[in-house]
Amino acid sequence: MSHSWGYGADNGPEKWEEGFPIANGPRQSPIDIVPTQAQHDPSLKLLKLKYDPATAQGILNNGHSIQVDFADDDDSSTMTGGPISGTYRLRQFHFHWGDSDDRGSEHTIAGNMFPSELHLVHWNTKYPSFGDAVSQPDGLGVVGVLLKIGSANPRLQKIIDAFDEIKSKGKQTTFSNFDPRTLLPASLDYWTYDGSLTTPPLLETVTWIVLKEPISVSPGQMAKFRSLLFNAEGEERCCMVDNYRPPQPLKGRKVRASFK
Ligand SMILES: O=C1NC(=O)[C@@H](c2ccccc2)S1
Ligand SMILES: [Zn+2]
Repeated sequence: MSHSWGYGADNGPEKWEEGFPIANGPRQSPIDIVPTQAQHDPSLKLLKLKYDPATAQGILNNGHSIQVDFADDDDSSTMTGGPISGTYRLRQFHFHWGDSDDRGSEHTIAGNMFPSELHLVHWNTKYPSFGDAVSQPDGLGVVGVLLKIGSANPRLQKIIDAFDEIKSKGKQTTFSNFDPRTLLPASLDYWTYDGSLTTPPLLETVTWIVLKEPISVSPGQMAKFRSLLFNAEGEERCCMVDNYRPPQPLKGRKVRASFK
């Protein structure tokens, strides 16, 4: 693909295989999670997320989503337990969302799409850096949290309030003293399976941990996400919406549940 990837008709998920043939690989993400087909695995550990708010650095519009970046030069913000072994460091979190409330999540639950999905991206500290880990089969651990339409979520508001400063591609601003744990639902029950990045380069290096319990977001808050732009300042205006990859074939993989 000569031009860069995106989510439009000419450069979207249906075209990514042209530049990234692994798009048709054996462990692609996202997937449709069918709860009745997920097997409870009693050997799965509790998910342990320990985040230091001081590691929050900034919030960026990267032209595909908005992401909050974290300092990952020590073990201040980590994921342990769950289906992974060892310690994974939080690198960033970001969202995927739709142009309307009936779509936008990447994972679906028994065929049901949610209006948005939060991804907390962690990398395995057995490797020297995120850049090294991203190409290793056990390199990344991403926690996926579904967002469902309901009452306004005050935990999202600090992120949403930053959107005016990062409306277009390449814009960033400081974002400090934020604990992503405040975004998570009460229960850390999860489904887990071996998958991939959901954007190019689509590397098959992600242990996925999708939480069973969604968090709420209001229609007004979703409208703020939809006011962000894919384009840089001065380029043709293109609303940042539908920045999600649809579910991919399971290809024989098993999805395990941490709960009965
Ligand atoms: O869960 C994922 N969501 C994304 O946008 C993909 C990604 C790609 C590169 C870095 C971080 C995340 S992988
Ligand atoms: Zn993502």
